[in-house]
Amino acid sequence: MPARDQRRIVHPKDSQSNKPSEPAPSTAKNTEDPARVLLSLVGVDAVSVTANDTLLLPSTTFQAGTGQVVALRGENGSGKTTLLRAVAGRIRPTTGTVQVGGQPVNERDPEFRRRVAAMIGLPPMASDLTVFDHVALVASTWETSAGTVEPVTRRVLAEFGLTALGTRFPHELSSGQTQLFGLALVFVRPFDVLLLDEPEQHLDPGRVEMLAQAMLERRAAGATIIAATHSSILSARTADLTITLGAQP
Ligand SMILES: Nc1ncnc2c1ncn2[C@@H]1O[C@H](COP(=O)(O)OP(=O)(O)OP(=O)(O)O)[C@@H](O)[C@H]1O
Repeated sequence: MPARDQRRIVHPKDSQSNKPSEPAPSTAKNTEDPARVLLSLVGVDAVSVTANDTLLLPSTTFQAGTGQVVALRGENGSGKTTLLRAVAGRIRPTTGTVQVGGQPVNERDPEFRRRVAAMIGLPPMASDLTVFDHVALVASTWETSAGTVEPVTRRVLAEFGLTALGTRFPHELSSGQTQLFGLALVFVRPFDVLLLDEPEQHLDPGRVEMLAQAMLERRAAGATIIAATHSSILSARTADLTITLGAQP
């Protein structure tokens, strides 16, 4: 059976029922574990990106398995966002291939979009919709029953400490609150693969821990999470595998 058939979409409701697990020790390689390889969901093989004769992303190879968090580390400009965009299907690699569930990435494919959620920068926001309205709108897109939209929305707002801010408009939030709002917009939907670009931006230590808990809960429910981060704390707290871009071999 193909790996993608063994998976189920990770949903906020599922993850709430799983107690957060302790992070597994970081490892430089995960390709030596046959079980991991069998369940590998994201495959990045010799992917590089060049634009106008400039190398944006050096050749990078890794596999990410089910229920695994990969931390992308590296200095500014090393290519972390570019790699996330390639996995999300928003940029075509110059060399190499990216596969999700054994299939090439294709953001035009509804099945791919159902499986892969991404927060790469903040999404567009409507100035006349409240925080609650926005999160409920995303939830209503993915929920199969209208009756679950409100409870799922409330649960995710609570998860990111936004309950009291539900009636605010986006322009009435601080930068850290805006970041939490953006996180709620992606965590409220189901996914197999979650791509996060510096999700710790603007967050205080308590909110970074809140984010780590949310990531660990989705990981416990089977999600594959790839997060570009400059936070050693978030990386140590969540990552099973660390890929450092630009590092000498
Ligand atoms: N649209 C673009 N055109 C040309 N070069 C770009 C473009 N976007 C990014 N770059 C370059 O690609 C390289 C990688 O950028 P990227 O944003 O992937 O790095 P990063 O590791 O995410 O950096 P940071 O930690 O600062 O967010 C950088 O040198 C950057 O200047």
